[in-house]
Amino acid sequence: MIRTSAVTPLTKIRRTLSSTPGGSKFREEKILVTVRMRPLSRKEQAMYDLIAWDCVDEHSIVFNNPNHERPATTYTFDKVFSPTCSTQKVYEEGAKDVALSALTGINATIFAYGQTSSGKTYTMRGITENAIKDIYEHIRNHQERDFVVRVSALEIYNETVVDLLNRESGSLRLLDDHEKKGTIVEKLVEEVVKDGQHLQHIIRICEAQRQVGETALNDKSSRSHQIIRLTVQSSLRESSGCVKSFIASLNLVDLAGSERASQTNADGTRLKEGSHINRSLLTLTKVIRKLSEGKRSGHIPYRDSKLTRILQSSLGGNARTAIICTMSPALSHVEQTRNTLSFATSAKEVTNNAQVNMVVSDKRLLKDLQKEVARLEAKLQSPESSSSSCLKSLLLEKDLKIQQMEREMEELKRQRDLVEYQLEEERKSHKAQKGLDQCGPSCQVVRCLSFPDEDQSASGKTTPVTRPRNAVGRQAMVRQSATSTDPSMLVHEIRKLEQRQRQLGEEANRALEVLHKEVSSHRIGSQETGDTIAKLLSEIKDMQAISFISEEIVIGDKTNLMEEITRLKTQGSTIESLEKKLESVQESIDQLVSSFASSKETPECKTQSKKKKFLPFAVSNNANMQNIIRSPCSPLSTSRKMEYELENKVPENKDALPSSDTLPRPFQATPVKDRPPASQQSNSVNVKKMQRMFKNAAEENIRSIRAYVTELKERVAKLQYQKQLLVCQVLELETVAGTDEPNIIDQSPSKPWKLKFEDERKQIVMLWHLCHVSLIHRTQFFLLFKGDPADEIYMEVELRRLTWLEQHFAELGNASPALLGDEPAGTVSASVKALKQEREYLAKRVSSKLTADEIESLYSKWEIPSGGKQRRLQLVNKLWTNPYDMEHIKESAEIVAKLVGFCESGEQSKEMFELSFANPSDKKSWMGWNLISNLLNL
Ligand SMILES: Nc1ncnc2c1ncn2[C@@H]1O[C@H](COP(=O)(O)OP(=O)(O)OP(=O)(O)O)[C@@H](O)[C@H]1O
Repeated sequence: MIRTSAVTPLTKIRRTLSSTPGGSKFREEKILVTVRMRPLSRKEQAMYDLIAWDCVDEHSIVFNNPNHERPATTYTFDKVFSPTCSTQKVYEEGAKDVALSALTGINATIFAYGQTSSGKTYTMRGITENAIKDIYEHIRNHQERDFVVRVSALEIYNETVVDLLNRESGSLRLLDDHEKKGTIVEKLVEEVVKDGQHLQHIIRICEAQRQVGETALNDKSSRSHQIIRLTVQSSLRESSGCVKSFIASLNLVDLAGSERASQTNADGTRLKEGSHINRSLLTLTKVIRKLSEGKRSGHIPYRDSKLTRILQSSLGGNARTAIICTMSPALSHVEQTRNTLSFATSAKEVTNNAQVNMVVSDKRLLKDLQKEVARLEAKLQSPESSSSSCLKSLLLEKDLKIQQMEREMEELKRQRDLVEYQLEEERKSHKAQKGLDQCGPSCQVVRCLSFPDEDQSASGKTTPVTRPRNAVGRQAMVRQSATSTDPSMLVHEIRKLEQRQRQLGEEANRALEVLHKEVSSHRIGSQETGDTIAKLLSEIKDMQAISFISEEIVIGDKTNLMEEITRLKTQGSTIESLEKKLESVQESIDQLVSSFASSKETPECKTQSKKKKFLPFAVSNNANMQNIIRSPCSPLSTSRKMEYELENKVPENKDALPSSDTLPRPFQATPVKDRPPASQQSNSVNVKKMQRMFKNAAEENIRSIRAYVTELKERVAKLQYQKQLLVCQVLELETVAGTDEPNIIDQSPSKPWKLKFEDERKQIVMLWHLCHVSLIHRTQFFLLFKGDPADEIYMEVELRRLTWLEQHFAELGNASPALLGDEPAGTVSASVKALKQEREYLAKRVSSKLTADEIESLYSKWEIPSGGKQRRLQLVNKLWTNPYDMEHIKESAEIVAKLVGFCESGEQSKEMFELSFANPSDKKSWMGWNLISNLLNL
C-alpha cells in the first residue's frame, strides 16, 4: 500500500495548460480527473451497509478501514466531491472548463466512469444540461460570430454501434479517418440544432431510446455506453474578408457500469450485457494504463473495443478530457470502488494533445457562390431579361463572379495551408525547446501540469497499489503458507488427487463388470437390463477417459506452478463432464432398479420399491444433486444415509466370501457355493427359490452400485473442493513470490481469536451470499464452527476457497463470450440455478420436517402473508438472504438444519470439510463395501 499525497492546494493540483507562444493553438495537458461519491442508496441503508470512505478534503478520499488494522489508504485527485455536493458544483469544477473548449475549436470529452449504480447517469444528465445552458449563453453573448450546432448520438450495446437518432439504420460500421487519426461512424445521423430547448428535446429522445434494464443493484441500469456528440462550428468574417471557422466536438459519454455478476444477480441477457460491458471497460482501462505509463509510441489497444476506437482522439489525442469517476460509499462495494479509484489514478497520468481546429470556411464560400448563381439564374429566367444583350451581360456577369469566387477560394486555401504550416512549425519548435530543458520533455510536462507531493516523488510511486481483498486481508496467512509449503509438494498433492480420481473410475468399472457377468450368467432381468448395464460400463469407461492424466508429466522440484494451474483450470470442464457422466450413470442405475422392481411381484419386493421413494437420490431428485454435489459436506450427499436405508441382512456364512484382491470387497460375484447344481434345476421349487435368491443378490448388487456411484459423486465433489484449495494456495504462493513489498499485516499486532473469528465469519457469510453457495453447506458450516480455537484452520480454508471462487466468478464475468462458449459465465448462472433448485427442495420438506405449529409460527415471524401462494417456498426463499444480519443468519441456519435433519456432531462432521491432503487410501475404508459384502453372504 502506498500513501498518496495528502492535502494539495487547488492552485497546485490544477494542472494548467501549456499554450504555444502567440496564442493557444495547441495544448498538452493531463486529463482532469475528479471523483464523486454519492450518498448511500436506500437499498444500501436497508441492508445496514457501512460507509467505507471519507472525503477528507476537496482533493482527497480515504478508505475508512473498519478493522483499523492498517494505516488508511488516501487517494488524491483534481477534485473530490462528497455526497452532499450538488451536480452544479461537479459541473463547475469538474467539467465546465473542458466542455466550453468546444466553443473555441478544441475537441472536448467528458465521461463518467464507475461501478454500476454509482451515479454515472445521474451525474452526466446534470453535466449535459449545464453544458447546453452555458453553450447557448456563450452563443448569445457572441453575436459577432455565426454558430452552427449539430448533434449526433449513439450507443454501444453488446459491441454493436446503434444510432440513437435513427435506430432503424441498425448496426453501424466504424471507418478509419486517416486524416484526423480518428474513427468515423458510418451513416450516423447529425441533426442541426435550432436552440437550447431543441437540443434538450433531442437528448431526451436519445435517452428514451437507450438500452436500460433492471439489475439487482440498479432498477434502471444503463446497459450500453452512450455518446452524445455536439459539434459546434463558429465563423467570423474578418476585416480582410477572410472567413475563419472554429470547429470542434464535445463528447458527453455516459458509460455503462462495471459489474460483478454475483452482485447484480445477472442471468441470461443481463449476464451477456454485463460481460460485454466489462470487456469494453477492461479495454478502456488497458488503454488508460498504457497511456499513463507514457507509452504513447507503443501499441495502444484502441482497436480492441468499439468504445476505445470511437473515443481514441479523446484518450491521449486531440482533445481535452475530463473524467468524473463515480462511486458508492458502501463497504459492500469496496472492491469495485478500489478498482474505480485505481482507474482514476492511472487516468491522472494521461496527457492529451489538444489543438485548435480551425477551418477556412470553403463551404461557406461555396454556399455564397451557390446563392449568387441561383440569384443570377433567377434573373435570367425573369421576363425583364428577355433581350439577348441583357442575357449576354448577365452571363458575363455570372462568369466573372464565378471566376472571382474561385480566385477567392484559392487564396483562402493558400491562407489555410499557411496557417497549418505555421502551427506545425510552432509545435516543432515547442518540442525542441522542451528537449533542451534539463529535465527532459516529460519532466517539463509533469512540472507544469501536475504537482505530485514530495513523498510521492521521493518514492517514485504515484499510484496507490490496490490489491484484491484476499491478497491484503490474508497476507499474513499467505506468508505463513508460503514458508511452510513447498510448491512441488502442492503439485504432487494435485497429482495424487488426480490419480485417485482415475482409480475411482477403474473401481466402478470393475464393479459393473462383475454385475454384468452376474446378470448374463443367471439370465436375471430382461434384455433391457443387460443393455442398461452395458451402457453403464461404457459410461464409466468414458468417465475414466475423461479423468485420464498424462503419466509423462514428471513431478520435479522445478515444476512450474503457473503451468500447473493453467492445466487445472482447463480441467475444470473435465471435472464437470465427470459429474455429468456420474449423473448419467446414476440415472441408468435408477432405471435398472426400477426394471427389477417392476419385474418382482412378491410382497417383500413391494416393500422395497416403496422404500425406494425415500432414497435421497431418486431420479426425481436429480436436479437437486447438482447443487448438493457442489458442497462437500451436504448431509444429503453422504452415501451412508442411503446405506442405512438399504435393507441390510445379517451375514450367515462369512467363509463363503470369495477372496479376490482385485475387487473391492463387497463387489464379489454371487458365491459359487450357493449356486444351484444343474441336477437340482429340475426341481421347480428349488429352482424358484434359487432364482429368487440370485435375483435378490443381483438387485442388491445394483443397489450397492448405486450407493457406490453416489459415493463417487461425493468424492468427485471433494476432489474439486481440494483442487480449489490447492489452486488458490499455489496462486497465493506465486503472488507472494512475485512481490517485494514489505509484509504490512505481519507487522500489525494479531487480533484475539474471538474477534478474528467474528470478522472471518462475517466475510465467509458475505462470500457465501456472493457466490451462491448451497444453503445446506452454509448451514452445516455455520453450525459446526462456532469459534473454538481448533476451528481456525477450517475458517481460513473456507475463506480462501470462497475468495478464490468469487474471483473466479468475477473473471468469468469479464471473459468474452467466445471464451465462455454458448452460455456465458455458465458456472455463475449454474450456481444461481442450483440454489433455486435447492430452495425448492427444502420447501418440499417443510411439511414433513416441521410441525403445523412450528410452520405457523415461522410464517408469522418471517411475515409470510396468510392465504398467499406457495407459502413454504416463500418462507425458504427468505432464508439466508441478508448476509449483514447475524441474527437472521443464525435463524436461517437453524431452520435449514431442521429441514435436512442435520445435527451438530463434533469432529467427525468437521472432518467432512476435508482439510488434510493425506492420501485417501490412508483413510478409513468406505463403509459401504462391508455392508454390501454382508448382503452377498446369503
Ligand atoms: N449524487 C447522487 N445523489 C443522489 N442520488 C444519486 C446520486 N448519484 C446517483 N444517485 C441515485 O443512485 C441511483 C443509481 O444511479 P445511476 O443510475 O446514475 O447509476 P449508474 O452508475 O448510471 O448505474 P448503471 O451503470 O447501472 O447505469 C439512481 O437512483 C440515482 O438517482
